[in-house]
Amino acid sequence: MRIGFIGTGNMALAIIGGIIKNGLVKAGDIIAFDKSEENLKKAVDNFGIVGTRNNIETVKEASVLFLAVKPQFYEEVIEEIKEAVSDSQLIITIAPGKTLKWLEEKFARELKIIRTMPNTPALVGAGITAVTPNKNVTPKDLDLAMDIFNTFGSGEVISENLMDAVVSVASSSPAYVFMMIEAMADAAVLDGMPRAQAYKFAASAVYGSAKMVLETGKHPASLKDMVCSPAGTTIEAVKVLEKEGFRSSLIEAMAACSKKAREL
Ligand SMILES: NC(=O)C1=CN([C@@H]2O[C@H](COP(=O)(O)OP(=O)(O)OC[C@H]3O[C@@H](n4cnc5c(N)ncnc54)[C@H](O)[C@@H]3O)[C@@H](O)[C@H]2O)C=CC1
Ligand SMILES: O=C(O)[C@@H]1CCC=N1
Repeated sequence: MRIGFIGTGNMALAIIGGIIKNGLVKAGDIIAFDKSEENLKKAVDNFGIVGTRNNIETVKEASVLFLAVKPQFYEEVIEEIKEAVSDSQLIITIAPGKTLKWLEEKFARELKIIRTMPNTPALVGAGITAVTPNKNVTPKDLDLAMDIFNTFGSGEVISENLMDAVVSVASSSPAYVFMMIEAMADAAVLDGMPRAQAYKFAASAVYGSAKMVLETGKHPASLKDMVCSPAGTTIEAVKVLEKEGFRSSLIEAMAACSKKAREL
């Protein structure tokens, strides 16, 4: 299996890093082209993958092809590669807003297309990828694709109409979580903690809390209640967070995010 990438920006690098770390394919079996020489060089130098001279060369040599450009460039890239792709190839898309119907219309051919939505924690093997195959993808193709997604976290097949929700809850959300970690660390620094130690404590608390949700199966509210001692410290913080609109800010932000995904 040779895995090709059109575009080696942030998301492609996170996926490539995850795949190589897991060892599913060797770095030499990952091929890519990026129209930015600098970005392609970064991918080749950092991961030892093979850079090609153009997108067509990548398409011709890959059995699985990731379209890893911004949604705004999808149309231009599809126009460029549509004659070169083959019907035995698996085409994997990672752009918000680009529906299977839109993709099939642009390729104007019967092809195997898998629409996905990954996230950057893929880089450390902790990604989650939402997956919707089109009708030409066989169960065997889907198994192969899931093996790839599972190398950098976990893959989950979902109904296509939930893709915009996935963008906001899993693909964009690392940004809000990083902002929260940064703010938590700032507060610890305010209380006198050295900066590096503050990031370690804040990130570890977020990591451990996420693990508790995933592993205990308990309702998040019940886990929150376990932390709030009567007349204790936590409930003082919860009172302020409620007053400042912590939860409604998140809900409003995520609604704006999925609205934007629908518009792309
Ligand atoms: N960054 C993230 O956290 C996530 C990104 N995505 C999606 O992944 C895709 C890529 O996003 P990023 O990696 O963040 O963007 P990016 O801007 O970091 O990377 C895109 C790369 O595509 C290259 N490119 C543009 N036109 C090209 C062409 N015609 N041929 C070859 N290369 C070309 C650019 O030079 C750039 O290196 C987007 O569709 C984005 O919505 C999805 C989930 C998460
Ligand atoms: O911000 C973006 O548009 C991309 C899609 C999901 C995460 N990053």
